[in-house]
Amino acid sequence: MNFTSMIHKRWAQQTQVCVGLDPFPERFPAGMTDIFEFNRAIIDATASLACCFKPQFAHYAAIGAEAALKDTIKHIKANYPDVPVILDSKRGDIGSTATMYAKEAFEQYGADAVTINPYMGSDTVLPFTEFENKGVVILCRTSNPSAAEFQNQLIDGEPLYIHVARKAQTEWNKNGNVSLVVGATAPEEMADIRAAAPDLPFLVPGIGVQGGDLAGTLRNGSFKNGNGLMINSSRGILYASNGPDFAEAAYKETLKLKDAINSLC
Ligand SMILES: O=c1ccn([C@@H]2O[C@H](COP(=O)(O)O)[C@@H](O)[C@H]2O)c(=O)[nH]1
Repeated sequence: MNFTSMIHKRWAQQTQVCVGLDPFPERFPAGMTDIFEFNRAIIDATASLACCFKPQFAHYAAIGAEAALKDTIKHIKANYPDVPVILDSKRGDIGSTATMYAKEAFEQYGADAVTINPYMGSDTVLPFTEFENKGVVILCRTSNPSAAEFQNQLIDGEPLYIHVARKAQTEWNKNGNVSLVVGATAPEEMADIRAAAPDLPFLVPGIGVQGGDLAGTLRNGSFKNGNGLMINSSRGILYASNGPDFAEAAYKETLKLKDAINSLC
């Protein structure tokens, strides 16, 4: 099944929560050092509540833990095959290298989708979208404090992120496999992006630690039927407790977010 169908199937299960898998070993419970062991406990505790999982590539690569990342994705595929995996690596490069990055995500790591940075232009995006069963999640309006510095600059009277949203909805979405990253810290911008890209799923980081606006996100980002979002929380779920009850605490935090989303949409 392709990524877009998988996400729609999870939405039909009343979940729009994306569980981020960003390991900080120094925040693991005392005595735990193994990244895969930590991730497995979190995944087993939260899979029933998750619309997708999102491991962030740098958190593994920075400490030479690529094998733990591969094992994590294999564990999800073997045990929770209905829950798609978005590899958050924000790749972007000239076409020939972009193809290698796409193969890295989809063939080496077995991800269902990958995040990419489109700001080098269309020829860096299309090598990813050619993988028609895979999802391509394109940075549009990010959640970080400096996001507006370039992304909100006006071109022909419209912010740069609107140009990205429009291309993503049309030219780049010939295979129906494109989604957008729109931060929960920018609910006003999100309304304009939804108008420019009415059919695209949004991956929404920025809830929790980054102080994003959940109600504004749901009001401005949802499809008319109340779906349309993959609302990410990483640290808020993973480190809800650093005691032996960390997995149970992650379950409770995920359920709390899922219920909060469902009560607002
Ligand atoms: O605009 C963006 C794009 C990606 N991210 C990533 O999402 C998570 C957020 O983690 P929290 O702990 O829930 O704040 C992290 O992996 C970022 O790299 C983002 O925050 N904003």
